[in-house]
Amino acid sequence: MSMIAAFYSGKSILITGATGFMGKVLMEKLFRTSPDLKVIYILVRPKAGQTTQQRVFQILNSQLFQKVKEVCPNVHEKIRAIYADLNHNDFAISKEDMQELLSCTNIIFHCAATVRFDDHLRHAVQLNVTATQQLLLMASQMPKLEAFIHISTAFSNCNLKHIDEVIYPCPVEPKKIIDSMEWLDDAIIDEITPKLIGDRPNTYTYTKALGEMVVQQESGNLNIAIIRPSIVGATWQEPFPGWVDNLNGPSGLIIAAGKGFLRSIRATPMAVADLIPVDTVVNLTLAVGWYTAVHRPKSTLIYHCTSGNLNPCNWGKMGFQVLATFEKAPFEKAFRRPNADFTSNLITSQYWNAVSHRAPAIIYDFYLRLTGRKPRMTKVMNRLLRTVSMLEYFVNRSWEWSTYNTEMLMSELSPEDQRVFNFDVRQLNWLEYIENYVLGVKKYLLKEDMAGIPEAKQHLKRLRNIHYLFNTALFLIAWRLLIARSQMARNVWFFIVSFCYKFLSYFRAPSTLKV
Ligand SMILES: CCCCCCCCCCCCCCCC(=O)SCCNC(=O)CCNC(=O)[C@H](O)C(C)(C)COP(=O)(O)OP(=O)(O)OC[C@H]1O[C@@H](n2cnc3c(N)ncnc32)[C@H](O)[C@@H]1OP(=O)(O)O
Ligand SMILES: NC(=O)C1=CN([C@@H]2O[C@H](COP(=O)(O)OP(=O)(O)OC[C@H]3O[C@@H](n4cnc5c(N)ncnc54)[C@H](OP(=O)(O)O)[C@@H]3O)[C@@H](O)[C@H]2O)C=CC1
Repeated sequence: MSMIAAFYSGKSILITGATGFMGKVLMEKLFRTSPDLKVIYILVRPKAGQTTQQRVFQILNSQLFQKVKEVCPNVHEKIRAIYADLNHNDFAISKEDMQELLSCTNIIFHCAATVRFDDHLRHAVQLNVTATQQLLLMASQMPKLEAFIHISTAFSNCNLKHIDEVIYPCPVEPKKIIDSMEWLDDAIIDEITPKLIGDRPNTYTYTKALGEMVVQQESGNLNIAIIRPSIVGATWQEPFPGWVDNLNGPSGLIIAAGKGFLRSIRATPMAVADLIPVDTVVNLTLAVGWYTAVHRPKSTLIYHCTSGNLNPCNWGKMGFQVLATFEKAPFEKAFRRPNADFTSNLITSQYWNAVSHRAPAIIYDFYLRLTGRKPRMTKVMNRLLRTVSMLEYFVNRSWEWSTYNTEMLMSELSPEDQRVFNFDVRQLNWLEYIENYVLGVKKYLLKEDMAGIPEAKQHLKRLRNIHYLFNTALFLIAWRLLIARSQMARNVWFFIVSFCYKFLSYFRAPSTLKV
């Protein structure tokens, strides 16, 4: 019997960010392995015209939750969606709901965050710092609380090269930042943002670092742990391989490459691609929840959930396998044939941006205009290149994260728990994982049917022929123009033609003799 699964039985668990990528997988695993848990409270806001109940209904009826319904048929009754918006200082939770949360919660998993790299500092602070502070305040009023697990990111200290499982202080205290956000106007915040984030690349990593400081400072008597995952990718094994449902991290770029929009990226092929499957992160998170509540470590432990130091894969290998999977299972209706080149040189990358991205977009828009349609490709391409430029920071560097606490925890688990809550990335076969990831993007994100693969392959063949035709035409036009203008080009051309003629005559002569 799994000790971890048994621990969660009968428990009331509060999850923030349950509608997000990681939150859904966390809920799924909890219900599947501990169907006897008492209740999962989730803080949800209405979104995109859906009420909180509709959002929960949609999640529970998704493919991800199919297995859960078999082991926990009354899952609908065990999930309690609480209306909440973390943008409000009191989360806008009703008094009754708040009372219930305060008196019943046993474990908190705090996953909610804004993960946008370009978020305005005010909003990023509100979500990633102030909301964490508020939640800690709530936690301190929960008499039954056994553990508070905070999800941070391995990149919260990406300004360092070697990162230990400790909290590194930021120069300005989080409390001062929170206070200043209340009275500074947007223009001034914009001005001071680069100074505040310093050598971090964006407001996301900066505010996640501030969030960790808040956790440390406000922990009081709580049992707290922090988990720092690196780049979270599709599921490795559970509940099935390749599940993914948003465009963050590599997923969006896999689509852009598979559809032929993204043909080159400024990335260092030898840099470590520190991906970590979402189910691995969730398994570690649940194990940490159990360990923190049962063993009550004296200080706040930080767990790195990374792959680079135990089972490294680099961007070159990842790119190669992504392309190999496109060969087997191409995406439908591609704009161009997939071909993602990695170059670490800025000038080469700008050249390829002009030739492989902007020029085809302009030509396509010209074609749209000619056929009476609205041009749109240049806009799409500009957006994509902006996204790529924001991710470039992470694909041109390598980091070393120490994993002592994570390895210590692994050794504390029973063999059964090591199996059920496996977070040992040494067992991960990268080529298989990346292939499943790409197939998962095709199935679960693009909703493409595998039966459409032959047609997609045909489409790529047509694109290849168009490409050859286009290049030949371009070459002939350029050559014709050159010959018309330059005596030297004409001489070269006559030399090549006469050489070919002599070459062919030489072979014709002996064959004629034989006859
Ligand atoms: C050969 C293959 C090589 C693979 C090579 C992989 C390298 C991959 C390195 C990752 C490295 C992360 C390392 C940090 C890991 C954490 O710790 S944090 C979690 C990760 N967080 C993220 O990835 C967030 C990144 N995204 C953003 O910040 C924002 O979406 C952006 C990039 C600033 C774009 O903002 P925006 O222009 O306002 O656009 P937004 O409204 O978000 O979306 C606009 C359109 O772009 C699309 N889009 C959004 N995100 C993406 C994306 N990532 N890609 C493509 N399209 C996207 C949307 O679907 C949307 O399309 P439409 O609905 O309009 O058709
Ligand atoms: N994805 C990654 O690569 C990595 C993620 N992480 C961390 O993991 C955690 C989960 O990330 P992930 O699941 O990928 O992110 P998602 O963007 O998929 O999910 C974010 C969650 O936070 C919720 N949220 C955001 N704003 C509010 C709000 N104002 N009120 C209520 N809820 C809100 C979202 O709700 P809604 O659905 O309503 O928007 C959603 O449930 C985050 O803490 C992130 O920093 C760490 C490393 C890498």
